[in-house]
Amino acid sequence: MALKISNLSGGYGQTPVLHDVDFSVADGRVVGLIGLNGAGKSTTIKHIIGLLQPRSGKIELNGKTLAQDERAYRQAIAYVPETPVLYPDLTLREHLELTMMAYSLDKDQAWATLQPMLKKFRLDTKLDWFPDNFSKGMKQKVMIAAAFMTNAQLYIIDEPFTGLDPVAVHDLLDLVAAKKAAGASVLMSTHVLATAQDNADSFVLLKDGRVRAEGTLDQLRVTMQMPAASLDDMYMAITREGQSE
Ligand SMILES: Nc1ncnc2c1ncn2[C@@H]1O[C@H](COP(=O)(O)OP(=O)(O)OP(=O)(O)O)[C@@H](O)[C@H]1O
Repeated sequence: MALKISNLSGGYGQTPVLHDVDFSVADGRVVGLIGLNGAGKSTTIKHIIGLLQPRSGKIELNGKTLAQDERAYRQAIAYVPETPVLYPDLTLREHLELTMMAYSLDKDQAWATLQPMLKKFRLDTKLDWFPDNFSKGMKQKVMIAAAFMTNAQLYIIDEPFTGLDPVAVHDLLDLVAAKKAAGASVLMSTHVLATAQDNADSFVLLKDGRVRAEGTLDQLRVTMQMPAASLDDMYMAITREGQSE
């Protein structure tokens, strides 16, 4: 089991946002983290990558918490944030080399892994450019290339599909499929439900900081008592729960 979240409650300062969140992402599985704006997806991710501390509950990667082995925990996760984080004074090459150092990668091997990705993303001729000046989609591609050149065991992608052109979405999904085939696990938070339905093995539906439903599409259909429903149908049904007519 790559990632296991047990009874996680947490949030910011004194404000609890997540309540008893419980789910896991097994090796070789792609899990979609789904929920309305403010449901707690990014907060869950911030807890997993160690930016926030659990108020209670536990997050384990390969059976170990961040506190038990911080370096191994951090190197086992590659994260693509919703908003690209780039240093204004570093070139693309320097950004990539920084990631290589952070993940203790062999430089030659890492550059060999990167070449086809950079070519696909049309970044191969821009190594000496400053990505802080790139367009939003190009910045996202830099973050994706940096994450996917690592040998992480868990890839976390926060809202990957909104700023990318359709070709780049395809390329990203190919990268996800390749990592999955190699046995890594992927957690992606997204509002693009049709793409999630087609590309994730299972789903965690968050509502108001709690897991409202979890499982494969078929399992969700049983839980929700909505045979043949799409992910979109079930999402809308969950959204309407508790609302007055
Ligand atoms: N830095 C912060 N300090 C305090 N509260 C925050 C902070 N960031 C988010 N929140 C609150 O936590 C709750 C969950 O927000 P979160 O960003 O996790 O939602 P989300 O599901 O990722 O939403 P979106 O789809 O809009 O990205 C919201 O009520 C939000 O206002």
